[in-house]
Amino acid sequence: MQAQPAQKYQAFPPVQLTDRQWPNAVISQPPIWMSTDLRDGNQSLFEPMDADKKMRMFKMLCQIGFKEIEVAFPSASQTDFNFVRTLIEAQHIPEDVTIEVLTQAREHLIRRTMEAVRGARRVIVHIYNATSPTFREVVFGMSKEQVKAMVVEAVTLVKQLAADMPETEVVLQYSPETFTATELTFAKEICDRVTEVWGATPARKVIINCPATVEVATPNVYADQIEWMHRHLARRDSVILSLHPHNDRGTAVAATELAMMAGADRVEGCLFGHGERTGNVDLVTVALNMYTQGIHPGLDFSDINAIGRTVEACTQIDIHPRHPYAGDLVFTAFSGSHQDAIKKGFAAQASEGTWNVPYLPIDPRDLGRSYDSIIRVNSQSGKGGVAYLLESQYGIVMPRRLQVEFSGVVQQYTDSHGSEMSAADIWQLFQQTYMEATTPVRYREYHLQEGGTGQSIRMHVDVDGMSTLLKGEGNGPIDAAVHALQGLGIEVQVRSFEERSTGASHSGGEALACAFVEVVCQGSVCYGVGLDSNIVTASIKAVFSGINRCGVVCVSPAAVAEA
Ligand SMILES: CC(=O)SCCNC(=O)CCNC(=O)[C@H](O)C(C)(C)COP(=O)(O)OP(=O)(O)OC[C@H]1O[C@@H](n2cnc3c(N)ncnc32)[C@H](O)[C@@H]1OP(=O)(O)O
Ligand SMILES: CC(C)C(=O)C(=O)O
Ligand SMILES: [Mg+2]
Repeated sequence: MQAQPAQKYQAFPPVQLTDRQWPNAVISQPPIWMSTDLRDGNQSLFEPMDADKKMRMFKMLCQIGFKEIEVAFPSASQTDFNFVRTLIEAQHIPEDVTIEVLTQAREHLIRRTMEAVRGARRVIVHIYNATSPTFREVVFGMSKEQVKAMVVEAVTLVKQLAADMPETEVVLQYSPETFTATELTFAKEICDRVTEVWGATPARKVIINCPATVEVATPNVYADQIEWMHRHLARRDSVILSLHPHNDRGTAVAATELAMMAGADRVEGCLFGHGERTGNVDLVTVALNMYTQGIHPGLDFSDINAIGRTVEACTQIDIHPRHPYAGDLVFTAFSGSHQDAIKKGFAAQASEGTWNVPYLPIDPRDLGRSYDSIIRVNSQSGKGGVAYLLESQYGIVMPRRLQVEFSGVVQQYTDSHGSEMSAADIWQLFQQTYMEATTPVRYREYHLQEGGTGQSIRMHVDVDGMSTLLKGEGNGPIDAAVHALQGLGIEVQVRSFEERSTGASHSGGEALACAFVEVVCQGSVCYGVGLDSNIVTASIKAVFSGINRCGVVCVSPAAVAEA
């Protein structure tokens, strides 16, 4: 990099628009959307789409709800020309969809383009020429007047050829390519000439498309440029003012949103930001940003995964896992505090209420995505995420202090293994830790009897592999079991006890009782967990789990006689 970049690069000058209005505007309705996936998106691929892929993409764009679709640059290749002919001749174009075709402002290319669209019900013929000083001087070697004349000739030719095909409604679109680098007064002058020559009226509007062919400044500058055009264009009521932002600075979405606030009526772009270099503006993001503000964009992304897979298949470019709304990881939280907030947010979210779940700007289900992958556990995770997965997948609703205890176990595991843990892995670790805590004292079976003021229990247990019978009495089964354990010299204090049903989610059907017992035993405090179809059995299992986890030492197992 240069030590003094100012010697090589110039800052983009601000637009003189001191009374700009757009900063106070609010986007309150969707623009006219135009997908250029089959043109700008296609011309930038390693391998342009073949006919089958183009058709697949076209059908999907129609399904999403695009009413204007740039389908080809018909004079560029036979594939593109044939594709337009197939769409028209095989009647693939829905009644409410208008196809668009692009051509340079050159006579033979325009003629070929018009030949391609013959017979269509309605078509947008899009002509362009670059208008900025660099292009005028370096690429075309033309004066402003010559560049203007080039467009006037092209518009006149399209008008003439359109008159020869009265069965087709031809809508004119003109793009001063490199608009953002063009003097605004010249851009206006040339666009005004286009609308004049075409004879634009409110009933026969011309689309004036102002591309950020290369994004050269901050998004507010694009908004200023669009507001300037919006306020200065002649015959504004006969113009549809359109945007075509590219993403060279990574701010195409912001530029589009600000320019919509500045008076634009229409937005051109590609799904997931495909297109030349860094891409065109990502229409999915712009539309869904709008949706999260409570405005339906008029485009349907309710199966975003299917749309993503189709785009990947057609373009042969993968969607980045962190791509807004569509990436595989964008509804996933690994980190503990995020997981905790999401878990609490889900619990507080009313099913019909305003969406208000932390870290999730949109309900993934609105895009056909499930909650399954929202919380994923690795070494950055905390108790909230672990608890969420056990609850949502296995119906285990852990008491808070157990969450803390078990998340330490998970943390140790992820730290030593270094990898992510799935819900199934966590469940396995939970079972190993609590349900399989069976040494030194393994519970076998018990018999309870009502008696006197409480209950008496007889428990068959294995102590270090030796079968033993323990007896005890208490004011309930747990109390009786605790007293019975004194026969092994084990003093247990039950600090807390909770029992919950796993609900139908456990093992996909049967609801089980899950008991959580926090025990103090021989100087340790641990949770024990018991799972059983019988609620008493679950709680007794939990007591055994707790004492074993405390690392209990049995003082006199042999002293207890077999019954
Ligand atoms: C910003 C954009 O995305 S614009 C769209 C760009 N897309 C494409 O270019 C894809 C399809 N293009 C093509 O297949 C070809 O470029 C064609 C068929 C259109 C033209 O092919 P060629 O005639 O071989 O020209 P080439 O590809 O070299 O383009 C450069 C020529 O076009 C001229 N040109 C470029 N843009 C325009 C324009 N809008 N109007 C008139 N002439 C133009 C250049 O001045 C240059 O002319 P020169 O050869 O006399 O110096
Ligand atoms: C043809 C024009 C609209 C274009 O693609 C651009 O300027 O980026
Ligand atoms: Mg472009």
